[in-house]
Amino acid sequence: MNKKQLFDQIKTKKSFLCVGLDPVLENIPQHLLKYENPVLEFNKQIIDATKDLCVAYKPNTAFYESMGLKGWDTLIKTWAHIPKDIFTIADAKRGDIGNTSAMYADAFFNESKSQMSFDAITVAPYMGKDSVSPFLNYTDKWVILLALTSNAGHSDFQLHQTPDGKLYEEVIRVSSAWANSEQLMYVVGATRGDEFANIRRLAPDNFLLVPGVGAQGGSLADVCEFGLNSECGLLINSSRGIIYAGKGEDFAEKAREEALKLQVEMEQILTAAQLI
Ligand SMILES: O=C(O)c1cc(=O)[nH]c(=O)n1[C@@H]1O[C@H](COP(=O)(O)O)[C@@H](O)[C@H]1O
Repeated sequence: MNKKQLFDQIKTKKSFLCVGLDPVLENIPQHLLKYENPVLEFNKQIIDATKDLCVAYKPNTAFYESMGLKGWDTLIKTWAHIPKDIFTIADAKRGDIGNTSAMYADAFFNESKSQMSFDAITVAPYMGKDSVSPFLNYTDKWVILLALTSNAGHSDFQLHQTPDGKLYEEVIRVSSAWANSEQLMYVVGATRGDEFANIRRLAPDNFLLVPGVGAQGGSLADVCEFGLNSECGLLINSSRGIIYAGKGEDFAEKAREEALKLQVEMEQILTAAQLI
């Protein structure tokens, strides 16, 4: 999916919500345990209940890798269940020497090899350009580079002052020469609402993937105040806040209610910004 198609989806659905699919078997409602694959059934029902309210799904691969062979199978089948007009993000946070990154890129982008073809993958920038290029070589796919993350530990390295500014600012400045805003997005945590004006100065046209609303306490309004651009430019992720909104047989309805609350708020924001 290209940038225009993504913005078209945002306008059609009046939403820039990304639902995070981070299932944990222990948190799955009891009544699903009778299924052969309860996690897959959980994901399918969450997707079916929210697909008209969101423009993206983001399975974090850790939640699948931790289940071994069955987890990988669940990830493949979850990806296959997501409607094709919805943007898919493999949240894998990969990045390694070039020939290894090329294998990671195949793992998430090359359906004929891996049975999955996500639209985007999250990538760690630490190893530099040659570790990111193999993902960018899939020219119809997106790299979402970690810039300023939502966790407390972001201050350990990302805020370090370099002669040219903070380290995360360097990440954005340098990487923006590797690909344009048609192929490169950045992760910026919702918990850093105060940094969005600065980030938009460095990356005016790039989409930002913003996790950290919901369970981590970030504010949608704060992010949008400085984060919105003329093509919306934001994908706001919520995982636990949506998928675990209910614990009973009505868990999918409860998930829908939470997604709807965010969608309604997003519609108001898009309307006020005259983007729809
Ligand atoms: O890349 C990410 O998606 C990510 C980056 C970041 O800075 N913070 C962050 O929470 N995430 C991911 O976003 C999701 C947030 O989940 P919730 O806190 O449950 O909404 C998890 O899958 C995290 O791994």
